[in-house]
Amino acid sequence: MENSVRPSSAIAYVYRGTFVHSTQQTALQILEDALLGVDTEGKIAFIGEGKELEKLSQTFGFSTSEVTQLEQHEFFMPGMIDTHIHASQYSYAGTALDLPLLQWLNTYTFPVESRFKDLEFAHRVYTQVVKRTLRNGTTTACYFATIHTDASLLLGKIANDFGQRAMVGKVCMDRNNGVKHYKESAQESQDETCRFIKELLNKKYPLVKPVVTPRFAPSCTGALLGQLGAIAKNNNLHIQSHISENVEEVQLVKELFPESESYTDVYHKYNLLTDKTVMAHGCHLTDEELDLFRETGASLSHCPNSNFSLCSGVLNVRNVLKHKVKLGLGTDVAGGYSASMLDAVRRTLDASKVLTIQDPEHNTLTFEEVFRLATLGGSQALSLDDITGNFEVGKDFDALRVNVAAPDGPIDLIQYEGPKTHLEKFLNLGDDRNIMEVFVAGRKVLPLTEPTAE
Ligand SMILES: O=c1[nH]c(=O)c2nc[nH]c2[nH]1
Ligand SMILES: [Zn+2]
Repeated sequence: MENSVRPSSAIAYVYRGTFVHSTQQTALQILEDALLGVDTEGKIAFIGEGKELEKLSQTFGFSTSEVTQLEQHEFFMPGMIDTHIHASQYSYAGTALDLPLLQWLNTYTFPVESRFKDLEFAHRVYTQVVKRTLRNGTTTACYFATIHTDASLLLGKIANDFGQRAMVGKVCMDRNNGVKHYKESAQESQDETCRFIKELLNKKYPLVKPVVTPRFAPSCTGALLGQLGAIAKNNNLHIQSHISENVEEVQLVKELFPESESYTDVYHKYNLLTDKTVMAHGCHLTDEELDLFRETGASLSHCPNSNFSLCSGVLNVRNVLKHKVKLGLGTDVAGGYSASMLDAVRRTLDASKVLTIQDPEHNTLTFEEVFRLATLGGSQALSLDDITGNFEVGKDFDALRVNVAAPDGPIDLIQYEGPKTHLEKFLNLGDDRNIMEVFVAGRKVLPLTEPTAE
């Protein structure tokens, strides 16, 4: 195999068995009887064929007796990447799904988010969401917190303590007519964003990074959007927000920003569309707006559970891909009721089938394509694809050890089916009982280890 060897630090461990992942060229590459070595820095040192064992053990200086062999019903896949999740909404996940977006925000979301000035409450919710997502195979999460800086810093600490790769955003909003006490002044929002970034970076958590987070255009004045664009640019930071989720919201943005040509143009004007920007939803974007996404390198997070639950719209993923816009999947808890990326995979397939029902000419997404969106696509959407997303040599080992036939699991496997079918069954029928181990940057983070008290 070309490009399969990296001069590296000492080998920490080696696995032998089936590995499945995506590449730019292939949505699903299956490597049977493969050998993958992880070095002491948590990076993939080599990936080769089982028959190369002797040669690889000599080149990399490990003993063949230390190799861990996977069972026949097991495989490794890349960790899943949740490109959009509100950690602060986890407490009411699975409820409050009876209103459209703007009414839903005022009725359920803002009252709950305003409780996060209470750090004890924040600690409880954030601990649960990090544990739950890790158990379900989310190795990287791009989180919205709330407007509260200290609670947002706490979310960063908890992700770090449990070993999850995370981007964390302190939410910014200086406009809120629905729940008037849940907002900041533009100056406060700017100052607190700078404090959040500085304090989070000072912690030097290796896998946790700050992300500039204007909630969405209707919650922010132009003045604040401009300041946030400048902060992101001056500090070379990621940006996340929402765009074109439902029709009423698109209309509101037209009224609030009459000088802009489109919703996308609002963000573009304030320097918030960069190659490190991820925007959730985009159900109602025009082709011209998608062109602007491609030109700026900004990406979309497709959150189908949320789009169905709040009756927002159905994103045409095929059209987004045709426009060569980067796209990952998101759970969007709690507009989306499930924190599991396996649910995001299933709802993505459902959304694509809805489009096919409406138009038989629509080219339905395949499960292999959706697998890629949940892994490599997510890493591209977050501009982390030089670090994670697949099993390329030199990337961090972010991986799930899956057993499709886990005892007491949800899948009844009547006979050995082969790795492609095993993956398909896991994606459609599996759950956390099938995820035996989770690795982030080479470190085993599942089974969970509770952080020791300071
Ligand atoms: O799904 C969503 N959840 C939110 O919290 C939100 N805020 C603005 N737009 C939003 N959409
Ligand atoms: Zn959201």
